[in-house]
Amino acid sequence: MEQLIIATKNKGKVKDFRNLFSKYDITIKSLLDLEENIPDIEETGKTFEENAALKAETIAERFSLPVLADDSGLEVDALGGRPGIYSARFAGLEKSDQANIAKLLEELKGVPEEERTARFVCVLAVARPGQPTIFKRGSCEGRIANHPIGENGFGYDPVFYPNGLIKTMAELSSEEKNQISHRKNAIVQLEKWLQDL
Ligand SMILES: O=c1nc[nH]c2c1ncn2[C@H]1C[C@H](O)[C@@H](COP(=O)(O)OP(=O)(O)OP(=O)(O)O)O1
Ligand SMILES: [Mg+2]
Repeated sequence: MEQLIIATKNKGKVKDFRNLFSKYDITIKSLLDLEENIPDIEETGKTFEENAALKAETIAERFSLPVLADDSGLEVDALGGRPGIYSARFAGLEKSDQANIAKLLEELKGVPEEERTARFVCVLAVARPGQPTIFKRGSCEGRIANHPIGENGFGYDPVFYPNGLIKTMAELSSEEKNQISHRKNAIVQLEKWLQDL
């Protein structure tokens, strides 16, 4: 059984990854499982790829092990693609899901349903000491709700209706979310690499 470090401190992502990785013979460890306290890695990049690489490469160098990082966010068409890479910091640096959702709904006030199209984007970076970093991108298309519904998931899940569903992402079980999510659509592209790990 191989071990892979996931360079994240986001509990919601860790839950998704544990579920998504359960079919592979790989044990995963997040930064929350490590003994030492890893300082936050500043996301100074201008793209999901740059930020995912920053997180994966910083931790891979530190532990001399293969590391997976996830940089993800929500692109809303009526907002010209915002909040995008700034999704976690949309309402400020203290990173509150509730405040981010409130700001999003406020900015979309009065925007009709057919113009509330959006997508979740996930870029995965795999960094290995001495080897080039691999990138895979997945997305999930949908619409922004008028108010939050559902208790599951994290982040913007309560205000995101995946296309074709009448439930928000936060009304889905983790199994259901992980069949259609941006994270799942990125991870399937790593399948060949994961078998060789
Ligand atoms: O499946 C998802 N369901 C709902 N919301 C999501 C999802 N995936 C990303 N998101 C939102 C949350 C956060 O506002 C931003 C990610 O920001 P991002 O910097 O990649 O993650 P983070 O700072 O929470 O954790 P970390 O950098 O330690 O991995 O997009
Ligand atoms: Mg982050």
